[in-house]
Amino acid sequence: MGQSAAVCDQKTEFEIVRDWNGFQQVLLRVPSGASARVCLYGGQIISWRNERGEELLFTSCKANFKPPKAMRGGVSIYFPQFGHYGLLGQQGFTRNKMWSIDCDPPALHPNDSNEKACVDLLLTPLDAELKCWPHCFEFRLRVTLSMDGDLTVISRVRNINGKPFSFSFAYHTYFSVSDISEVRVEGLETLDYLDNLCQRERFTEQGDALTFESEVDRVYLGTPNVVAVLDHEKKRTFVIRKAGVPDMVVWNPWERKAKNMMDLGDEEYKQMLCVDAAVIERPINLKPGEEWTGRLELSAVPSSYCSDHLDHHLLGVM
Ligand SMILES: O=P(O)(O)OC[C@H]1O[C@@H](O)[C@H](O)[C@@H](O)[C@@H]1O
Repeated sequence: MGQSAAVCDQKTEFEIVRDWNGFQQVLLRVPSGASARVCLYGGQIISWRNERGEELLFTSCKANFKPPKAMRGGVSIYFPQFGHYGLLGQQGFTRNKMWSIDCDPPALHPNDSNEKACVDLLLTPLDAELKCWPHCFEFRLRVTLSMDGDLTVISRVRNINGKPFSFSFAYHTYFSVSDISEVRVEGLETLDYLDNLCQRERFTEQGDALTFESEVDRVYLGTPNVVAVLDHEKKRTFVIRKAGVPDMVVWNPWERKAKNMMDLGDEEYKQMLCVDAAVIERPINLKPGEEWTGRLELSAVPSSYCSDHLDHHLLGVM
């Protein structure tokens, strides 16, 4: 797959490719060999590979690329609603929409260096969206792959409406793991969470790091800006750094639910863990003309590296 079609202007470095199903994708590549693919359908990140070509995001072998379904895997954007926490359909509507590429994007930071591959996608509501959510917005999604292979996703939502609106949001992120029973999440200890499996009842996390032996679907509240997903078997740690997205969803459907999901293989729950940086407990309120920014930065590092540096990362603030 992957017929190269175009390269955009000097500010960005990406190719536009098409997959077998006809959707346009943007391929980001850096000289080290790391790469990422972003699909214009849903603004979804469908692949993130390190310099050795290893896939870091999970994609189900039964993933469905046909609208109106979102593809099971990668990183999807949930906006303006998370789950059933609102009046819209599950997870809002942005993951089912066609985004466009901005070929002349503004600099977000004055020190934005050229040493990375980057693309800006844009979404503005059509009449159909305005009927179910009557608020005019511009959503700018910037996906950046740095020279060392780190993936940064910055969402900017601007109110271009005459009235205020509020929304919730999530970066629904499927990490690829060797075996869920070998995985540990660090950084969420002692925090309060809402348990989606118990009518969103509020609990406090006890004990050490999170490990997994059954279905989990929790919204951790007021989480630190750095959280780590350690995969012992792979000797790999995902470091999640974030800003503007205080909550964190941890989800694995486990065996019984996986068997009932058409787009997930019966055993595939073992190879995935969703850890979503999100805004759920306190939705964002935007007045006319205001803009909100939510940032997610993902790194995959050898676990040996982490033993020395992780504590520092976990204490760090972006
Ligand atoms: O099947 P979907 O809509 O992609 O959602 C998958 C899961 O996403 C998680 O973020 C939610 O907490 C779960 O409740 C949900 O089942």
